[in-house]
Amino acid sequence: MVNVAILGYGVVGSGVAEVLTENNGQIDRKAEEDIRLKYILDVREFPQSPFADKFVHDFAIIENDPEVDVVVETIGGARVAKEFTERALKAGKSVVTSNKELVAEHGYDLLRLAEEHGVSYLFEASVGGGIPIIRPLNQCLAANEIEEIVGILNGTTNYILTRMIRAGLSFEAALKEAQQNGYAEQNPTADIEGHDACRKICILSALAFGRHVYPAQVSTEGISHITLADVAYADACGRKIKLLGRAIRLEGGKICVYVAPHLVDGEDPLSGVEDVFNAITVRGNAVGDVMFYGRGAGKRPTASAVVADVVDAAKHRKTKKYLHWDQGDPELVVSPEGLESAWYVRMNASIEGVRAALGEISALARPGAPAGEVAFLTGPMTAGALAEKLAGLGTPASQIRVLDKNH
Ligand SMILES: NC(=O)C1=CN([C@@H]2O[C@H](COP(=O)(O)OP(=O)(O)OC[C@H]3O[C@@H](n4cnc5c(N)ncnc54)[C@H](OP(=O)(O)O)[C@@H]3O)[C@@H](O)[C@H]2O)C=CC1
Ligand SMILES: N[C@@H](CC=O)C(=O)O
Repeated sequence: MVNVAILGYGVVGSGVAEVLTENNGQIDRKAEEDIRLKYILDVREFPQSPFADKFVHDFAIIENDPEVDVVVETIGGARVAKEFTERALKAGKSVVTSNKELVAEHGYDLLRLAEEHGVSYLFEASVGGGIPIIRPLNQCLAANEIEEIVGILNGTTNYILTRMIRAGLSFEAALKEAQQNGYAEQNPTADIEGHDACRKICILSALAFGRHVYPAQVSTEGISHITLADVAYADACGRKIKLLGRAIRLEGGKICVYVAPHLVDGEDPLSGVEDVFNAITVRGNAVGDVMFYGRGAGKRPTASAVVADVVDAAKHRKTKKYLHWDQGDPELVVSPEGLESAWYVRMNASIEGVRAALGEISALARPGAPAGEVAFLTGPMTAGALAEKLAGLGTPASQIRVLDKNH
């Protein structure tokens, strides 16, 4: 018998309780053990919950119960979640989490702590919600040198962009829907400003390149400045705007890691990823491109990944299952400043002035554009070169990188 305790009965934690209970027979068969939910820790009471008899409010009960083998941490954040995770690992319990903030900030230390105490620290749900990506990257692609990872890593922002494009909703209205669906973080700024995607690309980079990558090392830009005008111009050139996390192995061993909105070509499979779905392309030097796709947020998809880790932790109680990467290196990660690409620009200027400054460009049109507004696609150049060329014309209202996977 394997006893499980869930910390935090919110969107994900309640989904974990549901899936563990509903799919109990299948889960036990896969784990080759009986897996039972013993406790749920939350600050609130849930008298109407079918699991009302399992609630406790003191973590020490779980920590001191030798029958608890696996702790599921779905509280979120990097404070109390960190304390409970450390205490659980030190008490010899495996910990499974969906908390990407904690893994991105403290994954190296927590993985070491888990190893020291002979238990597992697993976090399949921390990237891509229900999409299997951590295990495939760590195991199935283990034979490859990873050359690039690029993906839509945040369900909330992809949902917002899709609703703006498909239904013409304002940014605010689309965000409200995402929150009602349980996709957004407690503070949705983390989604909108790209911090959530940043945490996820940090975790994928650490697994792919073998060293902890801290969010502070990663240039991060969100989507709060994207307008319906940009969406319309992107559409006019057969592209979609997507918030992407990207990690590229450079010659000499450094990695370029960043998060930013991109214009993605209509032919690229990433452009067709809509709603709460996420997709991640990984390029290995042996396998080529591999793509992972599925629901990137939400109660049951995320619970699916958490429960898979519970099964894995249960199966590895004796043999142990360790994920591993080395400590971070301040010199490892470089910004995308040196990365050349085409750019989409919207600004107030004359198209003649733009042509004189930039040479060949593709001018874009949209219905209802105000007088004086121009939008265009440039040839390949760095962000610095673009800023230099546009310096005499004014500041762009919007400037978005065009995705070119061959950079
Ligand atoms: N929602 C999603 O789709 C996904 C979320 N995640 C991650 O999973 C984690 C959980 O997210 P989510 O379920 O959405 O968050 P929620 O806010 O819905 O759930 C967190 C729960 O933990 C409770 N809690 C807060 N502090 C404590 C405490 N000290 N002790 C016990 N319980 C506490 C909260 O109570 P209260 O509400 O009263 O504060 C709430 O019930 C986060 O790290 C998130 O980033 C990952 C993938 C997808
Ligand atoms: N807020 C996150 C939840 C899943 O990680 C998202 O929208 O992707």
